[in-house]
Amino acid sequence: MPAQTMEELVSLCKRRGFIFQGSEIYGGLQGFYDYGPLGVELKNNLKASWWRTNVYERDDMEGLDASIIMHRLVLRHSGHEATFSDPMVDNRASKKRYRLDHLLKDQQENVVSAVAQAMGFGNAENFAALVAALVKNPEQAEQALNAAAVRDPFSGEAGGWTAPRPFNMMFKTTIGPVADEDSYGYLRPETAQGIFTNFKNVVDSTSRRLPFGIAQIGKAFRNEITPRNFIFRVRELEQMEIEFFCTPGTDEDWHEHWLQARLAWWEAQGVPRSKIQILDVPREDLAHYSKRTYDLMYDYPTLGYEEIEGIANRTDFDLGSHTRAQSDYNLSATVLPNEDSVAKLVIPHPETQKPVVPFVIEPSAGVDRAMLAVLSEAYTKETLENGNERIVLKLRPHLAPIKVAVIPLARNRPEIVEKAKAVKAQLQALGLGRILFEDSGNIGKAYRRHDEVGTPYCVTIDFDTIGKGEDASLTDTVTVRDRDSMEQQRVKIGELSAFVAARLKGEVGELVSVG
Ligand SMILES: Nc1ncnc2c1ncn2[C@@H]1O[C@H](COP(=O)(O)OP(=O)(O)OP(=O)(O)O)[C@@H](O)[C@H]1O
Repeated sequence: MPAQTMEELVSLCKRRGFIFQGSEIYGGLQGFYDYGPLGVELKNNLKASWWRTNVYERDDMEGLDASIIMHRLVLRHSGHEATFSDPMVDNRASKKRYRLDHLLKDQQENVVSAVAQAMGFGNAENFAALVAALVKNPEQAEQALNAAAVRDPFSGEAGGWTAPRPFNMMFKTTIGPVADEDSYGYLRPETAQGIFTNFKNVVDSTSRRLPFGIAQIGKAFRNEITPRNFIFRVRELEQMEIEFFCTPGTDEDWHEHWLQARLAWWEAQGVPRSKIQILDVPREDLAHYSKRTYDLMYDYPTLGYEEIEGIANRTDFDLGSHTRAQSDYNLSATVLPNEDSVAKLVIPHPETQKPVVPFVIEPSAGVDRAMLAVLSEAYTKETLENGNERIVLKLRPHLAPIKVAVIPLARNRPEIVEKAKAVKAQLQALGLGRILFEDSGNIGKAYRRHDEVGTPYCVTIDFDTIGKGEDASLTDTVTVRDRDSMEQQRVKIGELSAFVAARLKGEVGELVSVG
């Protein structure tokens, strides 16, 4: 069974070195997290799996790694300067600041209904429209929030609300030694913009024709008003994004294609289809660039269904916004005039060969939210036959931070230690990920630790291995313990690499089943 609460995951992540609070020794920095020794391995494995599936295993994709700090004109023409904001409201008494929609979601139903009625809505069924109305009419909204006795989640007191106002979530930074009006840039709020601004570079350097996509994994920054729920909502996040460029008119089919492709990928990471709901985002909730968006909603422990990935049809909005000579291309999206760009972001139409601004389908997944889902699905609490409880992380082998732990049974026996080191080196040479030489002592404790961090196999080198046991036929064999079944089996060292490789690659064995 997967994790039941977020606390279980937070506690495991800290205890075993997956995730730590950022800047912890100075009191921590809200919305920032550091990935520890095991977290970085799991994260790298997850990103590698995404890259493998979306770049290497397809014939219509290229990769990119664009810079994080971007020219302010990029974020101006993308629409982010004007619209990348969340509604914010302050409480005068507690001096706390909230994202308006989060604040309302934390209220009793009758309080939200009272707000809705004060704003002229019959009920609060259309939540997004209600939030939009509150932002649009700040004075009326202030009265409504106070009259409906909306409570401050921090103090528990009703009232004290200011009028809501939009808060732009982009981080600004100065560039170069002179901090004047013009020398600032933005930390990108999504990796996507680096793909759009490099569209021409990629087309020119690869000779790609439609349809094709560009994939990118990287950090993005959002000054979230209320970062919360561990790594679910952070201010420094990582995204795995694809911008898939296609001929106008084929966009809806490609949208469906990517929806199915992405669901299959999640399943292969151990996040079953049954735990994901597809939200066809209502029109009034769509981002400024989107014609249609499917949000994949995963059933997180404690939180319930929340977005893990968005798959948006961004039409020709982005390339159309960033291109020079906009009026030449019969754009379908409404874009602001662009006198700044020096590039025509067009490609020959596959049939007419005339230059066209392609449509874009964007599957955009958060690495941090993916980590949380994968950890949650793998987390398993079992009661053993002897009544003891064990926690085991049933990660798919390709995601496991440590693939095999090689354990010398006696730390003070040089022959055993040497043999264990040789076996470690032999397995490491397979190139399948981290193989750990584990000589921390007690074998029972080592098994328990490796169960908890999801190590698929523990290999033990003992007296029999070095020919000093009771059974001479066991010389040059080791014990291999399977994480999920806890069964142990003797394997010849000469056959160990093939044995382990077949299982880690999922060709043999049970470890691919999860939860
Ligand atoms: N603050 C954040 N912390 C962690 N991951 C995030 C955050 N914001 C976005 N993501 C991830 O990036 C993906 C694509 O970003 P997108 O702009 O679609 O998110 P969003 O709709 O703003 O998310 P939300 O509605 O939860 O704020 C999301 O599906 C999510 O996985």
